[in-house]
Amino acid sequence: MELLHGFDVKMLVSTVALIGFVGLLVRLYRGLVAEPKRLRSLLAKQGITGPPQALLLGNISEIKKAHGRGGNAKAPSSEPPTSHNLAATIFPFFDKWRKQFGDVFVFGLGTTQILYVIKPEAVREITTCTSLDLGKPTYQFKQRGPLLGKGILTSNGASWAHQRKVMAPELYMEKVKGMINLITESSNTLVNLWNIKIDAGKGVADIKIDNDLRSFSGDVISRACFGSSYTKGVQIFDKLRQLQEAMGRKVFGGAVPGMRHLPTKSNREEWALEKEVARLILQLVKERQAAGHEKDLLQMILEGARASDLSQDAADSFIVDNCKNIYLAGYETTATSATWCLMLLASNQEWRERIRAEVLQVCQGRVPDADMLRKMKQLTMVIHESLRLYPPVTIMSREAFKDMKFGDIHVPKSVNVWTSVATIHTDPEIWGPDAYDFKPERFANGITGACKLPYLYMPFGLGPRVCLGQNLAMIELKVVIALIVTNFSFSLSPNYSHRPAQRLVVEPETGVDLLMKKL
Ligand code: HEM
Repeated sequence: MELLHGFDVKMLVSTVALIGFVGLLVRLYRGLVAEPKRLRSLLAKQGITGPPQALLLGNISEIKKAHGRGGNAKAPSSEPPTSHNLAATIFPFFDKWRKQFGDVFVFGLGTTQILYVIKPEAVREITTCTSLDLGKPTYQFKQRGPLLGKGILTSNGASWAHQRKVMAPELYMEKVKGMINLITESSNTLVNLWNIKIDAGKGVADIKIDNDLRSFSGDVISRACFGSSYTKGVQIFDKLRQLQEAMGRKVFGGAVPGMRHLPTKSNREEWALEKEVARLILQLVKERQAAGHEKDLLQMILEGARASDLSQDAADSFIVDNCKNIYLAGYETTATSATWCLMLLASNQEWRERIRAEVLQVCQGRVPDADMLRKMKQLTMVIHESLRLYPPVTIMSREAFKDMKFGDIHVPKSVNVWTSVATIHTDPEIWGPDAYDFKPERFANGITGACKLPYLYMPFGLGPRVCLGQNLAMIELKVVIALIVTNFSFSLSPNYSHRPAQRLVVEPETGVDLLMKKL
């Protein structure tokens, strides 16, 4: 009886395992073969084709071949940084496929079918579409779960609308104007740091600026987000940066079904960091609740969580995920934008001098305020041009949650739509034959004067999901660049190697090195 019992249990376990295994095979077949085939045939009926869907990893191998290990550029670009075709450097496969299949084509990324769209009218319809049936791709949440959670960047529908409503008022221009002092303080910390480096170098220093600008941007976002608790914020963001780096090492890895659940070394590292970040944020919230009321972004998020009738666990996730999202949305983007802008200025003496003269004339030795920043027209033109040539967010992506139609394109449910901002920002048809050149003068009459179709300038996105922090970002960039050009003379160091690389945002792969002197 004992034996028979043991035999039954064994049989049962093997049967369950077999059923599970067959179920997994069926799911894999559906996700990787049957569903892509169905979607592709629907698209093919409209004349939309693309590179073939490989059986297992879609076109990841093609993408990796072009980008080297981890999705990064392999060799320094032979183009000068001030006349550069970014899209061709970071997305050579898109250029190749575009030539082969036209302005609308389909390709596979793991289990997801992606519709690449570069046709201006369709791009406009997609980016400005207000239907909640079009939203952020769900695979992004799966891929970047530990980093993003279900915060504003990845959520959709009513949950996204609630989060946006909660956070938007704290980032309106009127609120951001009140942050100029804290931004100036963070910029001065950076200026002091570089002064020390220059003194140590006896009057000239070769500085890799990337990490210093990250510290600046992290400092600003910590103060804006966490107010008086900002030193703790810095600690939290430090851990998040580690998490981001751990995840950045496997940009396309998350597209492989099931991989993120396996207890691999890198997954375990991610899980530990994710837990630690959540613990630190919730500890800070507890201290905040004990200490009383403050007016900052964290307070808005806390009130948003309280007002939404969530369970304790859901409210905790709401708080943790949105703090992480604000950090992710606002930290790296602003730091790399400042880095690229300084790289371009270091390569262009004329514009360096023009904006230095403008800042000196407008500020007259005073600390910049909102009115002065508004008057810095040339500086604004330089920042616009820098964001055109090196937009940190290079792909705008959406998912259709039901069958949808944009112009003459029918997008079947579950297909993702991608627009390459990097390609659109330098299309000679839109910007003219000098599209790849650094020419801030094109923005002399604003964005509408700079190109044929102004809605195609979208470093901050467009439509209902447009960047919430664009006012803050523009003010940060203006203040920090104004202070740098008026405190230092600088040029590109011979150590600089021009290697734009696609990570979470487009970064200079080996950093930007500047030769700096005090003025
Ligand atoms: C130069 C710096 C920045 C750039 C280039 C940038 C760019 C973008 C882009 C392209 C999007 C996505 C738009 C879309 O998918 O349609 C976005 C979304 C967002 N950004 Fe920024 N961003 C910057 C700085 C910031 C800062 C400083 C903050 C906040 C403190 C911020 C907060 C957000 C948020 C919350 C979203 C999500 C909006 C939503 O989904 O409703 N960003 N940003």
